[in-house]
Parts: sequence; structure tokens; C-alpha cells
Amino acid sequence: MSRPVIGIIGNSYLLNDQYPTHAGGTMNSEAISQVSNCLPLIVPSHPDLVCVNELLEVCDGFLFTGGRPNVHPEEYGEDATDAHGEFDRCRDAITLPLIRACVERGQPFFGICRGFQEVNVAMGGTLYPEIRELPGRMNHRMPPDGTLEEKFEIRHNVHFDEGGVFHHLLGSTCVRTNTLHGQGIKTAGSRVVIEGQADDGTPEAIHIQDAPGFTLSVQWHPEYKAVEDPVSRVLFTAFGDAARDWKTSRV
Ligand SMILES: N[C@@H](CCC(=O)NCCCC(=O)O)C(=O)O
Repeated sequence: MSRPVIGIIGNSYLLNDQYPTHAGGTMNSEAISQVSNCLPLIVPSHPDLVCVNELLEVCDGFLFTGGRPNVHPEEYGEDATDAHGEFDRCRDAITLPLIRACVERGQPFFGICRGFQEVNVAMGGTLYPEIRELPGRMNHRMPPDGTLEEKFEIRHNVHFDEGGVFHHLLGSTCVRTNTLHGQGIKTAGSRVVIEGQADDGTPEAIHIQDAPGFTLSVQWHPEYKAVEDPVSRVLFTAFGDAARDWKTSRV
């Protein structure tokens, strides 16, 4: 049997400052192929090109990837300010309804960074535009300059609730992670269970209460060195297993 297909949510970039592209990081494709053992398929996230129903039909699961532009605050009932930075309304138009449909159907997804934030907003939650401006919070952004290793360096703890899904899966109530984001969860969406937090209280790991499928999502970047990182391996393996179960259940 062929491997389950994972739709990797692509981001929009200008190649060479000129040529518009939909692209996904190589590290996402490697994690999906080499750890989840699924077929990585990059999705052009634009509502003129793909529709949610087609994606649900073609893919067995979805990776809601990281991405620099923020979810538009209109999606959670707030006005855009300078602090909200740049947006990708085309990606919002695909991912938010896609997440809701997956939750409803039990179709597996794994949310990462911007994808984690999308899961919260899709379920009715809100985001802070810039968490480093909140009292007591650390700066979770990556260093603006530096090598990839420096940007993806392990920088903080994530503490999981005792007895929760993440604790069970990872066999620990504390892991060390990288961190490359400016925004963070302000209020949790309906059925969004926050099960992991950084030392400064920033939400880092969530799932959807009573969802029939895999809905784990994290604010850090487990796709970085996923083949060798023990925490990433567990998460991507569990996601791949969930996609295999979904594929088997629908034949
Ligand atoms: N925009 C959000 C999400 C940050 C995020 O996903 N960072 C990864 C960036 C990877 C890339 O540049 O493609 C925030 O800042 O909170």
C-alpha cells in the first residue's frame, strides 16, 4: 500500500525578490517522509487554486507549518495594528476552515508555530500580537542574524501537565525546545486544551478536547533535525501513525 499523503501547508515567497512561489521548508518534508513515513505534498495555500474539500479528499492528514506572516486579527475579532506585522490572507482562507473540518471529521493534523496559532484561532481563540512586550515574558523570537543552528538553537523548557497526552506520549513532563515566534495564545479557543507551557507561562502545546483524530500542535519547531531529535521523532512518528490509521479507515 502507498504511504499516507500529508498536505504540507505552503507559504508564499518571492524567489530572487521577483518570482512568486508557494514553498515549504525542506525540514518539513524530511520529517514527514523520514520520520512519519508519509508522502509529503506541498499545498499552494491560495483559495483560487485549491479548495478545502479537495484537500480533505486527496490528503490523509495535514502539517500546518510555521510561517512568518501572522494570522489576520480580524479572524479573531480584533483590528489590525502595526504590532500585528504582515499577513497572509490567502493562507488564512485555506487553513482556518481546513482545521475546523479536520477536527469535525477526525482527520489528523499536526500544527507547528504559525500552524499552532491557526489551530487556536480556528477554534475561536485569540493571539497576542507581540508576547515579548508582556510583563514577565521572555523574547521567543529567533535571533535576527546568525546561522540556522543559532536560529533553531534550543532555548527554553516546555512543561507538560502531569497525565496529559503530551506527558504520556513523550514520557516526560519537561522537554527543551527551540523558539522562533513573536505572537502567542492570549485566550484559548473552544475545546483547545493547553497542556504545555514555557517557564514564562507562554502556551506551547495544545490539543483539541474530544476530537476524534490527532490534533497535537506545538509552538516550537520540531521539524528541525526531526530525524535525530528524540522529542521530534516521537511527535512525527505518532502523527504518521494517525495518518496511517485514517488512510486504512477510509478504504
Ligand atoms: N508569525 C508567527 C509565527 C512564527 C513562525 O511560524 N515562525 C517560523 C518562521 C519560519 C519562516 O520564516 O518561514 C509569529 O511570529 O508568532
